[in-house]
Amino acid sequence: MMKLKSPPVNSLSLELLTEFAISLEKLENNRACRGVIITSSVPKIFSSGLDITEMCGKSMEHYTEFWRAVQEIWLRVYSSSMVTVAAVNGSSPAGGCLIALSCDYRIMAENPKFSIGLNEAQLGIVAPFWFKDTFVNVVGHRIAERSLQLGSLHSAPEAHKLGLVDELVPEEKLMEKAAAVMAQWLALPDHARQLTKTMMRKPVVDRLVAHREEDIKNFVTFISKESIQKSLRMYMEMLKKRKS
Ligand SMILES: CC/C=C\C/C=C\CCC/C=C/CC(=O)SCCNC(=O)CCNC(=O)[C@H](O)C(C)(C)COP(=O)(O)OP(=O)(O)OC[C@H]1O[C@@H](n2cnc3c(N)ncnc32)[C@H](O)[C@@H]1OP(=O)(O)O
Repeated sequence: MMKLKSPPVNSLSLELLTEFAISLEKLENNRACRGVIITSSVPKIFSSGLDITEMCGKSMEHYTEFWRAVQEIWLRVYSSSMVTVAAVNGSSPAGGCLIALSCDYRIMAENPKFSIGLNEAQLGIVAPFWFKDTFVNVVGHRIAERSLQLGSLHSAPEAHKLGLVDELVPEEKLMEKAAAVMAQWLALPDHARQLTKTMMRKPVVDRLVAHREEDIKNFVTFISKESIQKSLRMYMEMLKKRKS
């Protein structure tokens, strides 16, 4: 099991992304480990997505390093040879949702206060093509398009209805259910499951691998624009105001 632990809200900072990638690599290289459940140890939050402070007021070099780390974590989770189950035990906007979408199966706590989705448009930013492709592969083109254009965050019941999560279970049963799903997936021979997974996911993975440097350049150019920086600053202020 891998538990995201970066209070208060599991924002995906460069440090957390780097630790996450190293832990995944260790598991991937351990032949005895055939599956991983990804969850959070922060109450009510799976992950608040990318750490917005990493994308605000920093240097081009920093944005480059940060975006490479974001790409890396997606590549590792999405193309993992292990069975990956997301036990979504709290809200999961944007980058948090991407991690869940990149797993093989998603189980969410059935709490209507928890929400999940790719809400980038609400921040005035655009989800890159590989976020979009991952989303389309889970929910289909029409639902993904509407949800992305509106930057929707869906309540747990709504997310289940849309197919964004596979199952809802009472909060106290989440880990038990995740373990049962893992056992079901691990009952199959690894090689057949792994080859099938690669067949389904390879085109999307290959697309980013082929355009990785271009994608970093696009990100750095986009995020450095003063209009985008202003949107992000306003969004952070809104988060702080909402609190007080
Ligand atoms: C042409 C295009 C080309 C290229 C484009 C390329 C790329 C652009 C796309 C980049 C992709 C970005 C994906 C992302 O992940 S962006 C992040 C989106 N995340 C969010 O919108 C979530 C925001 N947070 C919340 O909604 C709430 O915090 C949450 C529901 C998670 C928890 O609520 P709660 O009430 O429990 O806590 P808060 O009081 O709101 O938060 C506590 C403190 O944490 C700070 N915070 C929250 N989220 C983040 C974050 N994502 N990053 C950094 N900091 C965050 C919040 O401000 C509070 O701080 P303090 O006030 O305590 O200082």
